Parts: sequence; C-alpha cells; structure tokens
Amino acid sequence: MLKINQDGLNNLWPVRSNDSHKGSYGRILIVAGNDQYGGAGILSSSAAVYAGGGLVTLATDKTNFTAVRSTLAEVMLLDFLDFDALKAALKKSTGVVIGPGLGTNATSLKILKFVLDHVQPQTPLVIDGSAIDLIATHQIQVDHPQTIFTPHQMEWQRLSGIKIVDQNPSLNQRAVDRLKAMVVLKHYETEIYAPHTDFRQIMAGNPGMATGGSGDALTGVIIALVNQVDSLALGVTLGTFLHSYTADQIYQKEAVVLPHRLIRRLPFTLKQLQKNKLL
Ligand SMILES: NC(=O)C1=CN([C@@H]2O[C@H](COP(=O)(O)OP(=O)(O)OC[C@H]3O[C@@H](n4cnc5c(N)ncnc54)[C@H](O)[C@@H]3O)[C@@H](O)[C@H]2O)[C@@H](O)CC1
Ligand SMILES: Nc1ncnc2c1ncn2[C@@H]1O[C@H](COP(=O)(O)OP(=O)(O)O)[C@@H](O)[C@H]1O
Ligand SMILES: [Mg+2]
Repeated sequence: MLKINQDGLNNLWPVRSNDSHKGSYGRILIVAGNDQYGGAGILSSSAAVYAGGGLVTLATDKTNFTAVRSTLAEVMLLDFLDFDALKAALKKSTGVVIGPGLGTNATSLKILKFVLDHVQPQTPLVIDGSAIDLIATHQIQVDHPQTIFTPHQMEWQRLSGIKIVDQNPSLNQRAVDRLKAMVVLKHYETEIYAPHTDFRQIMAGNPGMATGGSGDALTGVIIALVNQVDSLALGVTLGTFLHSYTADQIYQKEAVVLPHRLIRRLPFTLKQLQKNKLL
C-alpha cells in the first residue's frame, strides 16, 4: 500500500503554461442530475470548472437548466434526452462523468447504456452514484478501457458483491482485477485501486465531508485533474487528494464541509499546492 500525502505529490501538480488555452484543459462532459437530483449535476460540473477543466458541458434533465444557468455561467448545457446532441458531445469529449443524481429508472438506464455505447475508447470515464447502482442491478458489462468507478462502500457492495463488513484490501483488489477498471473506494482515508497494482491510500479527508453532495463534487475534481496530466492514475490520485485536502482546510474552521464551499475553494488550494512545486 502506498500512502498518499502532500509531500509525496509535491512535484506533480499541473502548472498552466503561458501558451495554453481552454482547449488545453479538456472538453469535459458530465451526464448527471435527473428532475429529483439536479443538485448533483450542478456540484459535479461546477467542481470540474473550479478544478481547472477547460470546457465543461452538463447533460442533465431539462428542468435543471434555469438553476444551472443562474448558479454557474461557465457551464454549457445539454438535454440528456437529446441523443443526437449527446452523441456529438461524446465524440469530442476528452473526459466524461456519468451517474451523479442520474436516478435508476428506465430513462436513467437508457441514458447510461447510450453513454457506454458511444463514449470514445480513449476517453477517461468516471462512473458514479446511480450509474454504479444501475450497472450492478442490471449486470451491465463495462468494457471501456479508461473507466474509473467512484463508489462509496454501499455502492461497492452492490458492484463487487463484497458486504461492507467484509470489504478489505485483498478482496477489493481481486474484485478490481475482475472489473479491469480503476476504483476509488470512498470512506475515511479513501483507497484508490487499479488492476494488478498496489493500492493507494489518501491520507486526507474528514467526517465533515459526510454530507450529501461530497461525492458528486469529487467526480468533477477527478475528471478535471485527469485532463491536466498525462497519466490516468496520477490524475485520479491528484483529484482525490485535492478534494480531501481542500475539505481538511475548511474543516479546521467549519464543523461541516459544505460541498459548494469546498468547490469554491479549489482554485486556492490548487494554487497553494502548485506553489509548493515551484519552491
Ligand atoms: N443534491 C443532490 O442532488 C444529491 C444527489 N445525490 C445522488 O443521489 C443518488 C443516490 O445516492 P446515495 O449515496 O444517497 O444513495 P445510496 O442508497 O446509494 O447510498 C446511501 C446509503 O448507503 C449507506 N452507506 C454505507 N456506507 C457508506 C459510505 N461509506 N458512504 C456513503 N454512504 C454509505 C448510507 O448510510 C445510506 O444509507 C446518487 O446518484 C447521488 O449522486 C446524493 O449525492 C446527495 C445529494
Ligand atoms: N467520515 C468521513 N471521513 C472522510 N471522508 C468522508 C467521510 N464521510 C464521507 N467522506 C467523503 O465524502 C464523499 C462522500 O461521497 P458520497 O457518499 O458518494 O456522497 P454523495 O453521493 O452524497 O455526493 C467521499 O469523497 C468520502 O470519502
Ligand atoms: Mg455518491
């Protein structure tokens, strides 16, 4: 097991080059938020923007459009039932998130299957929340080579079949090898698994994060960081650490880490971590 702390990541934070432009930092598509869970789509997409994603599009239920526009002017919008537009967006995306607040009904399933069928093979794909539940319930085989699952322990129980009380690194690793995907197993000191590789443990995070929406925000942070470095494993590690480390800064002064406040703080922590690199 490799413990991940601030010192271990010191030289690895991406720094923006002078001749870069928005296209240098990814075209990110977030497919999230049904009519009940619109907030999940807002949290995921705003986290992607605040963590430095170049161009972020949210494909969501149409009822969320006004709320998204009034919260987050930077994000572009798509109706997630407009499959022609979704197909075109998937074709040009360099990073996709599916699942936060997607719901688990027949429409949600149709959207998930469409995304799995049309995402480009080279594009990193973060699968979270409702999408994990749908994959477990309907026993959907995910063959996408660049997949990152981000389950909490209950979602991991559903996906892997390992009961929460029985979850341990050796059983988790075997399930990850079978899945052939990265897995960010979220809890206190979150673990990051990849097939046939020693797992990493994030030495940051706190119980102030135990509030609805923290994981939705994580998906956006991860996909934004994956779009700023060359390696998938590094992007996932940096994103997961940045999320928890930012939460720790807030938790020093606030008893609950509200996800929207964590998100607003991301550019500051990112700058601070970059500066350590430049010292
Ligand atoms: N503002 C919003 O729109 C929100 C939307 N959300 C979405 O709602 C959908 C349902 O997600 P939920 O996670 O609430 O529902 P789930 O039913 O998947 O999981 C929650 C249950 O798992 C239990 N659990 C056990 N171990 C856990 C662990 N380590 N971490 C978290 N929970 C653990 C919890 O106590 C709870 O009973 C997802 O698509 C999610 O993205 C939630 O993120 C909440 C906020
Ligand atoms: N007690 C805790 N200690 C550290 N981190 C926690 C704790 N509880 C929750 N978290 C973090 O908060 C996030 C919760 O994710 P998730 O349960 O998917 O939330 P949601 O679906 O409501 O957005 C994860 O990143 C998890 O690691
Ligand atoms: Mg979640």
